[in-house]
Amino acid sequence: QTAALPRIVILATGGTIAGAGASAANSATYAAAKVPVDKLIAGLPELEKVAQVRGEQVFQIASESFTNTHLLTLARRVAALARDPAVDGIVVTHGTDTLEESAYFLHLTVRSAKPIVVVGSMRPGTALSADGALNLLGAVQVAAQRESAGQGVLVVMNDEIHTARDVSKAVNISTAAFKSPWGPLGLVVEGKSYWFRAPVKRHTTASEFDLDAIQTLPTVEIVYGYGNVPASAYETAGRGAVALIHAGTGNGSVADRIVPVLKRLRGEGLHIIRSSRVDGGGFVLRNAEQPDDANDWVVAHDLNPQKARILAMLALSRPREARELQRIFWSY
Ligand SMILES: NC(=O)C[C@H](N)C(=O)O
Repeated sequence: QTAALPRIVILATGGTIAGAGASAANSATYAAAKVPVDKLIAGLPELEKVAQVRGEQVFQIASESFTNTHLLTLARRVAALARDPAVDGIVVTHGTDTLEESAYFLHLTVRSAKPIVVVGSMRPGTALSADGALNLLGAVQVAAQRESAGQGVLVVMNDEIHTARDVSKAVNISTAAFKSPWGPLGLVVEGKSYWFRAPVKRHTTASEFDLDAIQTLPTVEIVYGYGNVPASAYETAGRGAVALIHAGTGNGSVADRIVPVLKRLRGEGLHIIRSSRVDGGGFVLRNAEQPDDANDWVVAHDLNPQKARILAMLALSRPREARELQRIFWSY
């Protein structure tokens, strides 16, 4: 029977799902990225009934320490596994802090219809009511199911199936930590998944981004907007960057005194991308708040600033005009 089960590789990168604390009462105080993937798998015998699972340790880090180099290494490894005819699906274990960034990066770069699921946990495995084991089982269950193919990269947390594009960490002290502003795609309950919707934006097999053509990612910086934000924040962040993400207030609004600064930076060649700091539903409209056509700026639409950075880095891995960059922001 085992021979007929799907072959799933668990690629481990660290995070709290591989964390360990001093006592069972430590749900929030612990060290991330301690437990090797083979030990995680050995501690979860239920996996054997779902898939033929093998583990591979890519990194052992907390996700706040992810760099662009880690993103490229991870994506190249996932892409290589996805091309392997002996692999049916891939699960990536990841810290939750930047999980939404890596998942979106994979969603945009791995040209495969095979199920790819990213998973993390909020409590270390040593804590009471640890959530990692059930999350990992759910992720493998989703990766092992045929319905998950072609849906782009998925994030499974707390029984919910999310698209990598929309999901973000919305709460940092609860196991119900991940939310998508437009809702999850489905649920996984006792091993069975229930789907409600599918992603409509371009991803994976329909992506125009080619990992093989990208050696390094260009610098895209984020500046957080707030009352009294100084012009120097934009000027400093813009130096050496190809684009600046304005994590703006409300509808990506820009303070009067900052507008001429951003216009000047655009004139010097820097792309200005307006996004919103509004959590869980920031939605920036083109030419509302600011005349983006006249300014030659771009809007991030509903992508949060950190996801906008991921898309902008890929889009600007070669030079593009603002109009072309905007097309990409509408499409992905
Ligand atoms: N819950 C977590 O995984 C948080 C941890 N700091 C990480 O992102 O690696």
